[in-house]
Amino acid sequence: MPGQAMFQLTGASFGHDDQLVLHDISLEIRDGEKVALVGPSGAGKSTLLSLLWKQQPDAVALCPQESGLVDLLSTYQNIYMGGLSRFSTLYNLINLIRPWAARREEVARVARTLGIEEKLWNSPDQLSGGQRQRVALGRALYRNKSVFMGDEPVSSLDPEQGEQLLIHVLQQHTTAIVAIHSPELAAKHFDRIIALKDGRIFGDWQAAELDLSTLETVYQDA
Ligand SMILES: Nc1ncnc2c1ncn2[C@@H]1O[C@H](COP(=O)(O)OP(=O)(O)OP(=O)(O)O)[C@@H](O)[C@H]1O
Repeated sequence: MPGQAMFQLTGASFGHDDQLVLHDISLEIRDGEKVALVGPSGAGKSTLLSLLWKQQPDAVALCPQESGLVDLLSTYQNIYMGGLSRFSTLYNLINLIRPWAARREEVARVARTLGIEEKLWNSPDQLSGGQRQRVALGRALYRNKSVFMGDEPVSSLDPEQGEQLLIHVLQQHTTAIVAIHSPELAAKHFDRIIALKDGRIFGDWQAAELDLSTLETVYQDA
């Protein structure tokens, strides 16, 4: 059962460079909810996610659309960066340069789950788009938070692998808010679906009450 409110917006409007993108958004997301954000490209999903993330950045494992991976570093180091706040600066420096066995095994376990363990010592610019996306997911998983926010976190993966990893990510976090393009995945794996259209909330449903044809209307005339 969902618990206390974790993220709240009341009549929020928000824009970029004087252009209003989100209009009069009111919503509450509670601890324990798994929420999919759906809607056409440009509807405002990423903007809404970043607004929610700013309410509690330290509590959230964020997997943004622009992965923000550092090509000068290895996959190991990029994933390890997700856990920087868990350890002291000195400990982090040592582990980034010459990983201790325990940390190396921890990061390797995350990479193994994502199917990129053999790429642990490659840099992201030597990886495919789907592999890069898995490194970004690994970095979010290694943050070890109870809340996950993802912006199309499995969009570059093949459908089967994307679904498996989405299931894994949802299992690893108590609360999740994920912008996702696939209405099928949204309806199958999330408790609640919030649809955005033209910067406004078009619908906010419990997944169990929703049929796919209703969800598809979000994309009509977009
Ligand atoms: N940094 C920015 N500066 C200016 N405009 C922006 C910026 N980020 C987004 N926008 C604009 O805000 C609107 C909403 O964009 P947003 O990325 O939130 O939509 P989205 O639903 O996540 O789209 P997509 O599914 O394509 O990722 C778009 O018109 C976009 O051009």
